[in-house]
Amino acid sequence: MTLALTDVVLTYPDGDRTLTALDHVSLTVAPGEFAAVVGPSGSGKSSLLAVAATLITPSEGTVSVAGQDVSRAGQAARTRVRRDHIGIVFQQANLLPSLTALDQLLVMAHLAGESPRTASSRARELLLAVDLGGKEHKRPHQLSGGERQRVNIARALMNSPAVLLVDEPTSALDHRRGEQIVSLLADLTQKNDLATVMVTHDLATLAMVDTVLSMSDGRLSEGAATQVA
Ligand SMILES: Nc1ncnc2c1ncn2[C@@H]1O[C@H](COP(=O)(O)OP(=O)(O)OP(=O)(O)O)[C@@H](O)[C@H]1O
Repeated sequence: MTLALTDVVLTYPDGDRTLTALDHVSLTVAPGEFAAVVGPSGSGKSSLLAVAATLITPSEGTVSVAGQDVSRAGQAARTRVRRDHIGIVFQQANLLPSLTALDQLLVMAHLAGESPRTASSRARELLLAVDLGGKEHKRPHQLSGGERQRVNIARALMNSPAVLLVDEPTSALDHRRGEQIVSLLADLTQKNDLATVMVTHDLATLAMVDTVLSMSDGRLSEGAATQVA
């Protein structure tokens, strides 16, 4: 399994009590599988993504990414696993205002110590894959919201990740552009054999995913929730 969370518990201090954000959560996502997580505000969806991204270490349970158990790994090892195997798409594109679409991707490769020539051809291929051919030299303010989100997705794929974690990719987009982005994610998941987890409030897009999971009070279950905030 490319991504496996087993019996994960995550608590946060809450005054003189503790708040259980993830309550014995287990999740497996196979290569080429597109899973969506829905659930009300505060139910633990972002916490789940943060644990899967190795950004937070859970209090209990194990997290395995691309066959490596990272739950008890130190900071350096977790950073390495994240850099080598995980792509993260945040809700807002967080692009650097002065850089072109191509350079947004090349920065990632530069940080990873990749040669500019290999990186440049890979970045161009990815921009084509997200349908931004011809827009490589546009800066964020010259792109639409949907196009910026496509750059964001292409950037997350620069390290050829095994796991793609996506937080509310459609929240800043209208319905049609939102559907196009989720359809693109489904396509990229298949073509690149990604294990993709997407947190979403957008129930209209669930027809495009393989697995729907619901979070409620820190618990995860299969199937769409009847009520999503
Ligand atoms: N750093 C933190 N410290 C303390 N409590 C936190 C922290 N982060 C989240 N929480 C709490 O953990 C619970 C789960 O939060 P989380 O952000 O994972 O929910 P969510 O489902 O992503 O919500 P939303 O849809 O509003 O983004 C909430 O009760 C929240 O208040």
